[in-house]
Amino acid sequence: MDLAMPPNSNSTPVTTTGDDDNTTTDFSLPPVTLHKLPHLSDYVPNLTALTNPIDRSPFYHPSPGFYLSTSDLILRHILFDLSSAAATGGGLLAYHRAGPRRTIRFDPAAVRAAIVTCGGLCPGLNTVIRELVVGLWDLYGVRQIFGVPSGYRGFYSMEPMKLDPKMVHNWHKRGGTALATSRGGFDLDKIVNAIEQRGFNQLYVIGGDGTMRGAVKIFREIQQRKLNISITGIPKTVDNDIGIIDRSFGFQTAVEMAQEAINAAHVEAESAVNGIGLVKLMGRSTGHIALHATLSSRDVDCCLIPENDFYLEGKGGLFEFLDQRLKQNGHAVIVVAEGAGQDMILRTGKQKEEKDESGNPVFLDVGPWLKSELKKWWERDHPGELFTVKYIDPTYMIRAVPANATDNLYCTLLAHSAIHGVMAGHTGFVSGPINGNYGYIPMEEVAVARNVVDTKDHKWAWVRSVTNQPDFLKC
Ligand SMILES: Nc1ncnc2c1ncn2[C@@H]1O[C@H](COP(=O)(O)OP(=O)(O)OP(=O)(O)O)[C@@H](O)[C@H]1O
Ligand SMILES: O=P(O)(O)OC[C@H]1O[C@](O)(CO)[C@@H](O)[C@@H]1O
Ligand SMILES: [Mg+2]
Repeated sequence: MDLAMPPNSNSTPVTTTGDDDNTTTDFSLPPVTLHKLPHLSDYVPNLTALTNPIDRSPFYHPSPGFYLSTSDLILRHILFDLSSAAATGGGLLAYHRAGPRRTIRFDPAAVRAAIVTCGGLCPGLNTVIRELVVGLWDLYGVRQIFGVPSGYRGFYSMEPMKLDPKMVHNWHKRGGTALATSRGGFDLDKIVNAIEQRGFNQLYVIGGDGTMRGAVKIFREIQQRKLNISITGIPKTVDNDIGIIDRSFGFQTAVEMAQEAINAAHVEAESAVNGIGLVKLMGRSTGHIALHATLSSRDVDCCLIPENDFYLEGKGGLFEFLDQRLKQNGHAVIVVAEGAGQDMILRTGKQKEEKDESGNPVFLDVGPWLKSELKKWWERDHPGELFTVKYIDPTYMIRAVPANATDNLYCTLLAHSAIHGVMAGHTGFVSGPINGNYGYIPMEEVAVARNVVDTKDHKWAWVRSVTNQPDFLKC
Protein backbone atom coordinates (compact mmCIF):
# COMPACT_ATOMS: atom_id res chain seq x y z
CA MET A 1 0.00 0.00 0.00
CA ASP A 2 1.33 3.46 -0.93
CA LEU A 3 0.55 6.39 1.29
CA ALA A 4 0.87 9.94 0.06
CA MET A 5 0.51 12.57 2.75
CA PRO A 6 1.30 16.15 1.85
CA PRO A 7 2.31 18.18 4.91
CA ASN A 8 0.49 21.25 6.23
CA SER A 9 -2.89 20.20 5.02
CA ASN A 10 -6.02 20.20 7.12
CA SER A 11 -7.63 17.24 5.51
CA THR A 12 -4.93 14.95 4.18
CA PRO A 13 -5.53 13.11 0.89
CA VAL A 14 -4.32 9.52 0.88
CA THR A 15 -3.98 7.32 -2.18
CA THR A 16 -3.94 3.58 -1.61
CA THR A 17 -2.96 1.07 -4.26
CA GLY A 18 -5.04 -2.12 -4.09
CA ASP A 19 -3.27 -5.26 -2.94
CA ASP A 20 -4.84 -7.46 -5.59
CA ASP A 21 -5.57 -5.48 -8.70
CA ASN A 22 -3.31 -2.40 -8.57
CA THR A 23 -6.32 -0.08 -8.66
CA THR A 24 -5.92 3.15 -6.72
CA THR A 25 -8.52 4.71 -4.45
CA ASP A 26 -8.50 8.19 -2.97
CA PHE A 27 -9.42 8.78 0.65
CA SER A 28 -8.73 11.68 2.90
CA LEU A 29 -7.31 11.70 6.40
CA PRO A 30 -9.10 14.15 8.68
CA PRO A 31 -7.22 16.86 10.59
CA VAL A 32 -5.40 16.14 13.83
CA THR A 33 -7.07 17.40 17.01
CA LEU A 34 -4.53 17.99 19.75
CA HIS A 35 -5.65 17.70 23.35
CA LYS A 36 -4.76 20.84 25.25
CA LEU A 37 -2.26 20.14 27.99
CA PRO A 38 -2.61 22.46 30.99
CA HIS A 39 0.48 24.51 31.86
CA LEU A 40 1.27 26.72 34.84
CA SER A 41 1.72 29.65 32.45
CA ASP A 42 -2.06 29.42 31.76
CA TYR A 43 -2.57 31.32 35.00
CA VAL A 44 0.82 32.09 36.62
CA PRO A 45 2.52 35.20 35.16
CA ASN A 46 6.31 35.56 34.87
CA LEU A 47 7.18 31.91 35.32
CA THR A 48 10.84 30.97 35.75
CA ALA A 49 12.47 29.82 32.50
CA LEU A 50 15.74 27.91 32.87
CA THR A 51 17.83 25.71 30.63
CA ASN A 52 17.26 22.05 31.38
CA PRO A 53 20.11 20.89 33.68
CA ILE A 54 20.21 17.59 31.78
CA ASP A 55 22.26 19.65 29.29
CA ARG A 56 25.12 19.33 31.73
CA SER A 57 24.52 15.67 32.58
CA PRO A 58 27.57 13.47 31.99
CA PHE A 59 25.23 10.56 31.20
CA TYR A 60 22.83 11.94 28.65
CA HIS A 61 24.89 14.28 26.41
CA PRO A 62 21.68 15.60 24.82
CA SER A 63 21.89 15.33 21.06
CA PRO A 64 19.56 16.95 18.52
CA GLY A 65 16.12 15.44 18.97
CA PHE A 66 16.71 14.60 22.64
CA TYR A 67 14.42 17.35 23.82
CA LEU A 68 10.79 17.16 22.83
CA SER A 69 8.69 20.14 21.99
CA THR A 70 4.98 20.87 21.84
CA SER A 71 4.91 19.73 18.22
CA ASP A 72 5.88 16.14 19.17
CA LEU A 73 2.66 14.15 19.20
CA ILE A 74 1.21 10.68 19.63
CA LEU A 75 -2.00 9.64 17.92
CA ARG A 76 -4.55 8.05 20.21
CA HIS A 77 -5.67 5.56 17.56
CA ILE A 78 -3.15 4.23 15.11
CA LEU A 79 -5.23 1.70 13.26
CA PHE A 80 -7.78 2.93 10.73
CA ASP A 81 -9.95 1.61 8.00
CA LEU A 82 -9.74 4.53 5.61
CA SER A 83 -12.84 3.44 3.78
CA SER A 84 -14.95 3.86 6.89
CA ALA A 85 -15.94 7.46 7.51
CA ALA A 86 -16.88 6.58 11.08
CA ALA A 87 -13.34 5.42 11.83
CA THR A 88 -11.85 8.85 11.40
CA GLY A 89 -14.94 11.02 11.18
CA GLY A 90 -14.25 12.95 14.37
CA GLY A 91 -10.67 13.78 13.41
CA LEU A 92 -7.50 12.17 14.65
CA LEU A 93 -6.95 12.69 18.37
CA ALA A 94 -3.41 13.39 19.49
CA TYR A 95 -1.54 13.91 22.74
CA HIS A 96 1.77 15.60 23.51
CA ARG A 97 4.68 13.19 23.79
CA ALA A 98 6.26 12.71 27.18
CA GLY A 99 9.93 13.49 27.65
CA PRO A 100 12.44 16.17 28.59
CA ARG A 101 11.89 19.75 27.45
CA ARG A 102 14.70 22.19 26.65
CA THR A 103 13.30 24.82 29.03
CA ILE A 104 12.20 24.05 32.56
CA ARG A 105 9.86 26.17 34.69
CA PHE A 106 11.06 25.27 38.16
CA ASP A 107 14.38 26.17 39.73
CA PRO A 108 15.46 22.75 41.09
CA ALA A 109 16.78 24.42 44.25
CA ALA A 110 13.30 25.78 44.96
CA VAL A 111 11.39 22.56 44.28
CA ARG A 112 9.57 20.89 47.15
CA ALA A 113 8.13 17.70 45.70
CA ALA A 114 5.50 15.56 47.42
CA ILE A 115 4.71 11.95 46.49
CA VAL A 116 1.54 10.19 47.64
CA THR A 117 0.04 6.75 47.02
CA CYS A 118 -3.75 6.24 47.28
CA GLY A 119 -6.21 3.35 46.89
CA GLY A 120 -5.37 -0.37 46.80
CA LEU A 121 -1.96 -1.94 46.41
CA CYS A 122 -0.41 -2.76 43.08
CA PRO A 123 2.95 -4.35 42.19
CA GLY A 124 5.44 -1.61 41.32
CA LEU A 125 4.20 1.15 43.63
CA ASN A 126 7.51 1.24 45.44
CA THR A 127 9.40 1.28 42.16
CA VAL A 128 7.52 4.36 41.00
CA ILE A 129 8.26 6.12 44.31
CA ARG A 130 11.92 5.12 44.10
CA GLU A 131 12.27 6.31 40.51
CA LEU A 132 10.56 9.61 41.25
CA VAL A 133 13.03 10.25 44.06
CA VAL A 134 16.11 9.13 42.14
CA GLY A 135 14.96 10.84 38.91
CA LEU A 136 14.25 14.18 40.57
CA TRP A 137 17.56 13.97 42.42
CA ASP A 138 19.85 12.77 39.63
CA LEU A 139 18.27 14.28 36.50
CA TYR A 140 17.28 17.67 37.87
CA GLY A 141 19.22 18.12 41.11
CA VAL A 142 16.10 18.40 43.28
CA ARG A 143 16.93 17.86 46.96
CA GLN A 144 13.66 18.48 48.79
CA ILE A 145 11.54 15.39 48.15
CA PHE A 146 8.85 14.21 50.57
CA GLY A 147 6.63 11.18 50.91
CA VAL A 148 3.10 11.87 52.13
CA PRO A 149 2.08 8.92 54.34
CA SER A 150 -1.25 7.06 54.12
CA GLY A 151 -2.86 8.51 51.02
CA TYR A 152 -4.84 11.75 50.71
CA ARG A 153 -5.60 11.98 54.42
CA GLY A 154 -1.82 12.08 55.11
CA PHE A 155 -1.54 15.58 53.61
CA TYR A 156 -3.37 17.12 56.55
CA SER A 157 -3.01 14.55 59.30
CA MET A 158 0.57 13.26 59.19
CA GLU A 159 4.14 14.48 58.99
CA PRO A 160 5.73 14.06 55.55
CA MET A 161 8.77 11.78 55.25
CA LYS A 162 11.94 13.26 53.77
CA LEU A 163 13.16 10.98 50.96
CA ASP A 164 16.52 10.64 49.23
CA PRO A 165 18.12 8.12 46.86
CA LYS A 166 19.95 6.29 49.63
CA MET A 167 16.76 5.74 51.58
CA VAL A 168 14.76 4.41 48.60
CA HIS A 169 17.62 2.41 47.10
CA ASN A 170 16.05 -1.05 47.56
CA TRP A 171 12.40 -0.12 47.45
CA HIS A 172 11.80 -1.61 44.00
CA LYS A 173 12.38 -5.04 45.52
CA ARG A 174 9.54 -4.63 48.01
CA GLY A 175 5.83 -5.18 47.46
CA GLY A 176 3.25 -2.70 48.77
CA THR A 177 3.94 0.98 49.29
CA ALA A 178 6.56 2.16 51.74
CA LEU A 179 4.55 5.38 52.10
CA ALA A 180 1.38 3.45 53.09
CA THR A 181 -1.95 4.06 51.40
CA SER A 182 -5.61 4.39 52.33
CA ARG A 183 -9.09 4.87 50.96
CA GLY A 184 -11.32 7.80 51.84
CA GLY A 185 -10.07 10.84 53.75
CA PHE A 186 -10.45 13.18 50.80
CA ASP A 187 -11.05 16.65 52.22
CA LEU A 188 -10.24 19.13 49.46
CA ASP A 189 -9.81 22.24 51.56
CA LYS A 190 -7.72 20.55 54.20
CA ILE A 191 -5.53 18.92 51.55
CA VAL A 192 -4.84 22.09 49.54
CA ASN A 193 -4.33 24.15 52.71
CA ALA A 194 -1.77 21.60 53.91
CA ILE A 195 -0.03 21.64 50.52
CA GLU A 196 0.27 25.42 50.75
CA GLN A 197 1.42 25.36 54.37
CA ARG A 198 4.10 22.78 53.67
CA GLY A 199 5.29 24.73 50.65
CA PHE A 200 4.97 21.81 48.23
CA ASN A 201 5.12 22.98 44.61
CA GLN A 202 5.22 19.63 42.80
CA LEU A 203 2.68 16.89 43.54
CA TYR A 204 3.10 13.34 42.26
CA VAL A 205 -0.13 11.46 42.91
CA ILE A 206 -0.03 7.70 42.33
CA GLY A 207 -3.41 6.00 42.22
CA GLY A 208 -6.37 4.61 40.32
CA ASP A 209 -9.56 6.11 38.95
CA GLY A 210 -10.76 7.37 42.34
CA THR A 211 -7.39 8.94 43.03
CA MET A 212 -7.46 10.67 39.65
CA ARG A 213 -10.93 12.09 40.34
CA GLY A 214 -9.56 13.48 43.59
CA ALA A 215 -6.45 14.83 41.83
CA VAL A 216 -8.64 16.68 39.32
CA LYS A 217 -10.37 18.44 42.22
CA ILE A 218 -7.01 19.40 43.74
CA PHE A 219 -5.83 20.62 40.32
CA ARG A 220 -8.92 22.84 39.91
CA GLU A 221 -8.57 24.21 43.42
CA ILE A 222 -4.89 25.01 42.82
CA GLN A 223 -5.87 26.85 39.63
CA GLN A 224 -8.65 28.65 41.46
CA ARG A 225 -6.17 29.84 44.09
CA LYS A 226 -3.65 30.67 41.30
CA LEU A 227 -0.90 28.69 43.01
CA ASN A 228 2.41 27.95 41.36
CA ILE A 229 2.00 24.24 42.04
CA SER A 230 2.10 21.52 39.44
CA ILE A 231 0.16 18.28 39.95
CA THR A 232 0.55 15.09 37.96
CA GLY A 233 -1.14 11.70 38.19
CA ILE A 234 0.64 8.38 37.77
CA PRO A 235 -2.00 5.80 36.89
CA LYS A 236 -2.05 2.76 39.18
CA THR A 237 -4.57 -0.04 39.25
CA VAL A 238 -4.00 -3.74 39.44
CA ASP A 239 -7.41 -4.21 37.79
CA ASN A 240 -6.16 -2.44 34.62
CA ASP A 241 -9.41 -0.48 34.53
CA ILE A 242 -7.96 2.94 33.62
CA GLY A 243 -8.68 3.97 30.04
CA ILE A 244 -6.57 5.55 27.26
CA ILE A 245 -3.22 4.12 28.45
CA ASP A 246 -2.07 0.79 27.04
CA ARG A 247 -2.10 -0.96 30.41
CA SER A 248 -1.38 -0.11 34.02
CA PHE A 249 1.84 -0.99 35.82
CA GLY A 250 1.77 -4.12 37.97
CA PHE A 251 -0.90 -5.72 35.82
CA GLN A 252 1.48 -8.18 34.13
CA THR A 253 2.99 -9.13 37.47
CA ALA A 254 -0.49 -9.77 38.86
CA VAL A 255 -1.40 -11.94 35.88
CA GLU A 256 1.75 -14.01 36.38
CA MET A 257 0.87 -14.54 40.04
CA ALA A 258 -2.70 -15.42 39.10
CA GLN A 259 -1.40 -18.14 36.82
CA GLU A 260 0.31 -19.83 39.74
CA ALA A 261 -3.04 -20.07 41.51
CA ILE A 262 -4.65 -21.46 38.36
CA ASN A 263 -1.89 -24.06 38.05
CA ALA A 264 -2.52 -25.18 41.61
CA ALA A 265 -6.27 -25.34 41.01
CA HIS A 266 -5.66 -27.43 37.91
CA VAL A 267 -3.41 -29.88 39.74
CA GLU A 268 -5.96 -30.25 42.55
CA ALA A 269 -8.85 -30.72 40.14
CA GLU A 270 -6.98 -33.22 37.97
CA SER A 271 -6.02 -35.28 40.98
CA ALA A 272 -9.59 -35.75 42.21
CA VAL A 273 -12.60 -37.64 40.93
CA ASN A 274 -14.95 -35.09 39.43
CA GLY A 275 -12.65 -32.36 40.68
CA ILE A 276 -13.34 -28.68 40.26
CA GLY A 277 -10.65 -26.07 40.84
CA LEU A 278 -12.16 -22.68 41.54
CA VAL A 279 -9.98 -19.55 41.58
CA LYS A 280 -11.23 -16.08 42.50
CA LEU A 281 -9.22 -13.20 41.11
CA MET A 282 -9.32 -9.43 41.56
CA GLY A 283 -11.40 -7.31 39.25
CA ARG A 284 -14.03 -5.16 40.89
CA SER A 285 -15.78 -4.08 37.72
CA THR A 286 -13.45 -5.38 35.03
CA GLY A 287 -12.25 -8.88 34.24
CA HIS A 288 -8.86 -8.11 32.70
CA ILE A 289 -6.83 -10.14 35.22
CA ALA A 290 -9.14 -13.15 34.89
CA LEU A 291 -9.16 -12.88 31.10
CA HIS A 292 -5.39 -12.55 30.69
CA ALA A 293 -4.65 -15.28 33.23
CA THR A 294 -7.10 -17.56 31.41
CA LEU A 295 -5.54 -16.90 28.03
CA SER A 296 -2.00 -17.46 29.22
CA SER A 297 -2.76 -20.49 31.35
CA ARG A 298 -4.88 -22.51 28.87
CA ASP A 299 -5.94 -24.77 31.77
CA VAL A 300 -9.14 -22.85 32.41
CA ASP A 301 -12.48 -24.35 31.44
CA CYS A 302 -14.61 -21.33 32.25
CA CYS A 303 -13.75 -17.68 32.87
CA LEU A 304 -16.43 -15.57 34.55
CA ILE A 305 -16.06 -11.79 34.43
CA PRO A 306 -18.24 -8.81 35.45
CA GLU A 307 -18.72 -7.69 31.85
CA ASN A 308 -20.39 -10.97 30.85
CA ASP A 309 -23.38 -12.03 32.94
CA PHE A 310 -23.69 -15.73 33.58
CA TYR A 311 -26.29 -18.06 35.04
CA LEU A 312 -26.15 -21.40 36.75
CA GLU A 313 -29.20 -23.49 35.94
CA GLY A 314 -30.81 -24.71 32.74
CA LYS A 315 -29.84 -24.83 29.10
CA GLY A 316 -26.63 -22.97 28.34
CA GLY A 317 -25.94 -22.46 32.05
CA LEU A 318 -22.78 -23.13 34.04
CA PHE A 319 -23.99 -26.40 35.61
CA GLU A 320 -24.93 -27.96 32.28
CA PHE A 321 -21.52 -27.00 30.89
CA LEU A 322 -19.66 -28.41 33.90
CA ASP A 323 -21.65 -31.63 33.71
CA GLN A 324 -20.37 -32.14 30.17
CA ARG A 325 -16.79 -31.14 31.05
CA LEU A 326 -16.63 -33.52 34.00
CA LYS A 327 -17.97 -36.34 31.84
CA GLN A 328 -15.37 -35.58 29.14
CA ASN A 329 -12.29 -34.76 31.22
CA GLY A 330 -13.06 -35.76 34.80
CA HIS A 331 -12.10 -32.30 36.05
CA ALA A 332 -12.64 -28.59 35.35
CA VAL A 333 -11.08 -25.25 36.33
CA ILE A 334 -13.18 -22.12 36.85
CA VAL A 335 -11.76 -18.62 37.16
CA VAL A 336 -14.10 -16.00 38.56
CA ALA A 337 -13.40 -12.28 38.86
CA GLU A 338 -14.58 -10.78 42.13
CA GLY A 339 -17.17 -8.53 40.48
CA ALA A 340 -18.81 -11.34 38.47
CA GLY A 341 -22.18 -12.83 39.37
CA GLN A 342 -22.96 -10.19 42.00
CA ASP A 343 -26.61 -9.96 40.92
CA MET A 344 -27.15 -13.62 41.78
CA ILE A 345 -25.88 -13.45 45.35
CA LEU A 346 -28.68 -12.84 47.82
CA ARG A 347 -28.06 -9.79 50.01
CA THR A 348 -29.87 -7.72 52.56
CA GLY A 349 -30.98 -4.14 51.85
CA LYS A 350 -28.14 -2.94 54.09
CA GLN A 351 -25.59 -5.00 52.15
CA LYS A 352 -26.86 -3.49 48.90
CA GLU A 353 -26.06 -0.01 50.17
CA GLU A 354 -22.63 -0.82 51.59
CA LYS A 355 -19.70 1.29 50.32
CA ASP A 356 -16.01 1.36 51.24
CA GLU A 357 -14.38 4.53 52.59
CA SER A 358 -13.82 5.84 49.07
CA GLY A 359 -17.44 5.28 48.06
CA ASN A 360 -16.83 2.13 46.00
CA PRO A 361 -19.57 -0.51 46.30
CA VAL A 362 -18.66 -3.40 48.59
CA PHE A 363 -19.17 -6.75 46.90
CA LEU A 364 -20.19 -10.00 48.45
CA ASP A 365 -17.64 -12.75 48.11
CA VAL A 366 -18.41 -14.58 44.87
CA GLY A 367 -15.86 -17.36 45.55
CA PRO A 368 -17.42 -19.07 48.60
CA TRP A 369 -20.88 -18.43 47.17
CA LEU A 370 -20.04 -20.22 43.93
CA LYS A 371 -18.34 -23.05 45.78
CA SER A 372 -21.45 -23.59 47.85
CA GLU A 373 -23.75 -23.43 44.79
CA LEU A 374 -21.59 -26.00 43.01
CA LYS A 375 -21.82 -28.38 45.94
CA LYS A 376 -25.59 -27.99 46.23
CA TRP A 377 -25.98 -28.64 42.52
CA TRP A 378 -23.88 -31.81 42.59
CA GLU A 379 -25.62 -33.27 45.63
CA ARG A 380 -28.98 -32.58 44.02
CA ASP A 381 -28.19 -33.89 40.52
CA HIS A 382 -25.59 -36.57 41.30
CA PRO A 383 -26.36 -37.88 44.79
CA GLY A 384 -23.77 -40.28 46.13
CA GLU A 385 -21.21 -39.60 43.37
CA LEU A 386 -17.75 -38.41 44.31
CA PHE A 387 -17.15 -34.69 43.83
CA THR A 388 -14.58 -32.17 45.05
CA VAL A 389 -14.34 -28.41 44.82
CA LYS A 390 -10.97 -26.92 45.74
CA TYR A 391 -11.33 -23.18 46.17
CA ILE A 392 -8.29 -20.90 45.95
CA ASP A 393 -8.45 -17.21 46.79
CA PRO A 394 -5.11 -15.57 45.91
CA THR A 395 -6.73 -12.11 45.85
CA TYR A 396 -4.20 -10.16 47.88
CA MET A 397 -1.23 -12.36 46.97
CA ILE A 398 -1.31 -11.22 43.36
CA ARG A 399 -1.06 -7.53 44.22
CA ALA A 400 1.20 -7.60 47.28
CA VAL A 401 4.31 -8.77 45.42
CA PRO A 402 7.11 -6.64 43.96
CA ALA A 403 6.89 -5.84 40.25
CA ASN A 404 8.46 -8.20 37.71
CA ALA A 405 11.23 -7.00 35.39
CA THR A 406 8.89 -5.65 32.69
CA ASP A 407 6.74 -3.77 35.17
CA ASN A 408 9.82 -2.38 36.92
CA LEU A 409 11.12 -0.86 33.69
CA TYR A 410 7.67 0.46 32.92
CA CYS A 411 7.51 2.13 36.36
CA THR A 412 10.82 3.90 35.69
CA LEU A 413 9.60 5.30 32.38
CA LEU A 414 6.36 6.45 33.99
CA ALA A 415 8.21 8.22 36.80
CA HIS A 416 10.67 9.91 34.45
CA SER A 417 7.88 10.99 32.10
CA ALA A 418 6.03 12.55 35.02
CA ILE A 419 9.13 14.39 36.25
CA HIS A 420 9.99 15.83 32.82
CA GLY A 421 6.42 17.09 32.34
CA VAL A 422 6.24 18.70 35.76
CA MET A 423 9.69 20.31 35.51
CA ALA A 424 8.57 21.79 32.17
CA GLY A 425 5.66 23.47 33.95
CA HIS A 426 2.87 21.17 32.82
CA THR A 427 0.16 20.41 35.34
CA GLY A 428 -3.13 18.54 35.55
CA PHE A 429 -1.83 15.69 33.40
CA VAL A 430 -1.21 11.96 33.57
CA SER A 431 1.72 10.18 31.94
CA GLY A 432 1.23 6.85 30.26
CA PRO A 433 1.96 4.66 27.29
CA ILE A 434 -0.30 5.17 24.29
CA ASN A 435 0.33 2.72 21.49
CA GLY A 436 3.76 1.96 22.92
CA ASN A 437 4.97 5.55 23.28
CA TYR A 438 4.69 7.73 26.37
CA GLY A 439 2.38 10.70 26.29
CA TYR A 440 0.82 13.35 28.50
CA ILE A 441 -2.95 13.03 28.83
CA PRO A 442 -5.09 15.70 30.49
CA MET A 443 -5.96 14.36 33.95
CA GLU A 444 -9.63 15.24 33.52
CA GLU A 445 -9.82 12.82 30.61
CA VAL A 446 -8.12 9.97 32.45
CA ALA A 447 -10.36 10.42 35.50
CA VAL A 448 -13.42 9.47 33.46
CA ALA A 449 -11.95 7.03 30.95
CA ARG A 450 -12.71 3.42 31.79
CA ASN A 451 -11.07 0.32 30.39
CA VAL A 452 -13.52 -2.55 30.44
CA VAL A 453 -13.37 -5.90 28.66
CA ASP A 454 -15.15 -5.60 25.33
CA THR A 455 -17.04 -8.88 25.09
CA LYS A 456 -17.67 -8.21 21.42
CA ASP A 457 -14.03 -8.02 20.40
CA HIS A 458 -11.60 -10.72 19.36
CA LYS A 459 -9.98 -11.13 22.79
CA TRP A 460 -13.15 -12.33 24.47
CA ALA A 461 -13.88 -14.51 21.44
CA TRP A 462 -10.39 -15.95 21.94
CA VAL A 463 -11.20 -16.76 25.58
CA ARG A 464 -14.36 -18.52 24.48
CA SER A 465 -12.50 -20.47 21.82
CA VAL A 466 -9.80 -21.53 24.32
CA THR A 467 -12.29 -22.59 27.00
CA ASN A 468 -15.25 -23.51 24.82
CA GLN A 469 -17.44 -22.09 27.57
CA PRO A 470 -21.06 -21.04 26.94
CA ASP A 471 -21.83 -17.45 25.96
CA PHE A 472 -24.52 -17.33 28.67
CA LEU A 473 -26.92 -15.58 26.33
CA LYS A 474 -30.33 -16.90 27.27
CA CYS A 475 -32.21 -17.79 24.06
N1 LIG B 1 -14.84 11.41 43.28
C1 LIG B 1 -13.83 11.59 44.12
N2 LIG B 1 -13.49 12.82 44.54
C2 LIG B 1 -12.46 13.02 45.39
N3 LIG B 1 -11.71 12.01 45.88
C3 LIG B 1 -12.00 10.76 45.52
C4 LIG B 1 -13.07 10.48 44.61
N4 LIG B 1 -13.12 9.14 44.43
C5 LIG B 1 -12.13 8.61 45.19
N5 LIG B 1 -11.45 9.58 45.82
C6 LIG B 1 -10.33 9.42 46.76
O1 LIG B 1 -9.24 8.81 46.07
C7 LIG B 1 -8.58 7.87 46.91
C8 LIG B 1 -8.48 6.53 46.23
O2 LIG B 1 -9.75 6.14 45.69
P1 LIG B 1 -10.17 4.58 45.57
O3 LIG B 1 -10.16 3.95 46.91
O4 LIG B 1 -11.41 4.53 44.79
O5 LIG B 1 -8.94 3.89 44.82
P2 LIG B 1 -8.41 4.09 43.35
O6 LIG B 1 -7.59 5.29 43.26
O7 LIG B 1 -9.54 3.97 42.38
O8 LIG B 1 -7.42 2.85 43.24
P3 LIG B 1 -7.79 1.29 43.10
O9 LIG B 1 -9.17 1.19 42.53
O10 LIG B 1 -6.75 0.76 42.18
O11 LIG B 1 -7.66 0.72 44.45
C9 LIG B 1 -9.35 7.83 48.22
O12 LIG B 1 -8.67 8.60 49.17
C10 LIG B 1 -10.70 8.45 47.88
O13 LIG B 1 -11.27 9.13 48.95
O1 LIG C 1 -9.54 -4.66 50.08
P1 LIG C 1 -9.14 -3.38 49.47
O2 LIG C 1 -7.77 -2.93 49.81
O3 LIG C 1 -10.15 -2.30 49.66
O4 LIG C 1 -9.02 -3.62 47.91
C1 LIG C 1 -9.84 -4.41 47.12
C2 LIG C 1 -10.02 -3.82 45.77
O5 LIG C 1 -8.86 -3.21 45.29
C3 LIG C 1 -8.58 -3.61 43.95
O6 LIG C 1 -7.48 -4.45 43.99
C4 LIG C 1 -8.24 -2.43 43.09
O7 LIG C 1 -9.33 -1.58 42.96
C5 LIG C 1 -9.85 -4.35 43.51
O8 LIG C 1 -9.58 -5.38 42.61
C6 LIG C 1 -10.41 -4.84 44.79
O9 LIG C 1 -11.80 -4.92 44.74
MG1 LIG D 1 -10.53 2.29 41.51
